[in-house]
Amino acid sequence: MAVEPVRLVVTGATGRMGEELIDTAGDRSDVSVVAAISRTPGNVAAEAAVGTHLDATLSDEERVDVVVDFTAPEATAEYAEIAARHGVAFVTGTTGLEGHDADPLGALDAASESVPVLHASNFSRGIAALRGAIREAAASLPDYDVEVTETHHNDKRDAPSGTALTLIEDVESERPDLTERQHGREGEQPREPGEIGVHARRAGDVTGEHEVLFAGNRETVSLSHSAGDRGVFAEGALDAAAAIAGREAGRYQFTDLLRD
Ligand SMILES: NC(=O)C1=CN([C@@H]2O[C@H](COP(=O)(O)OP(=O)(O)OC[C@H]3O[C@@H](n4cnc5c(N)ncnc54)[C@H](O)[C@@H]3O)[C@@H](O)[C@H]2O)C=CC1
Ligand SMILES: O=C(O)C1=N[C@H](C(=O)O)C[C@H](O)C1
Repeated sequence: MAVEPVRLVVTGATGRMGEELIDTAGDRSDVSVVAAISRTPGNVAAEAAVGTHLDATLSDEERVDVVVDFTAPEATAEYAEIAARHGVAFVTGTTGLEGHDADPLGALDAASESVPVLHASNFSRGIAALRGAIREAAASLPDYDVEVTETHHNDKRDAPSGTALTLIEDVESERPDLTERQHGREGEQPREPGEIGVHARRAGDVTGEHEVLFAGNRETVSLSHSAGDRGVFAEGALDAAAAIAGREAGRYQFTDLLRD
């Protein structure tokens, strides 16, 4: 018996990730993009309704299972509230949410009281695997210096990347002695104990690279990931959307859904 595809609305449809999601979903049978939302002009390569307002689209569509959102923090806050009001699950990969005036993290928590909500700073399976390795290295290498470096394309808004922040939290969870995030260095500034160095590079069209360096005891360990293209993130986000549809309200982790 054929299984009905999970019905998606993609926001930020003319953005880099929005385009990639629509393109990638077109090759899959487990998900179907029934509508696309774009506030900026551009061609949406979807055989789907194209709208400018999520609220109106969710009212018009017969059934939507999941909103998939890769936009900007203020849009994510707004879209999470709208999705929850319509009883639709919300999957978002938007980064730069921490400390933003629109309180997108509060909006995600509020939405999760009535619908399933998943936010991941990185939807690649490689980063999900790397996180386990980083926590293990951080626990096994006490007193080693830790430096995190990320590189992204020159259009990226937020720094450091959401992934870098997630990896730093993973290190910090095993190394409570590391209490200071040192963003770059300049002039006379020797390394202090308790620091994690954080370095953000922006250049050309680099999709996304992350490295966590552990150094001490006359050795270095470098754990790194490089995304070959945005399809890597799109596949993961669509896997998450397919897995979260129909679940109970609450906050979900990408790493948990991968194991289910
Ligand atoms: N979690 C993950 O795996 C990944 C996360 N990202 C994140 O996804 C987000 C989007 O990235 P890109 O697609 O490269 O950006 P982009 O700039 O190419 O596209 C952003 C889209 O959001 C829309 N948008 C921006 N502000 C808006 C607003 N206030 N209201 C409605 N729509 C709005 C724009 O019109 C555009 O279509 C960023 O936060 C980025 O860091 C990107 C790649 C992977
Ligand atoms: O903006 C991007 O491009 C990316 N953003 C995410 C982040 O901030 O970590 C994930 C990925 O590295 C690409």
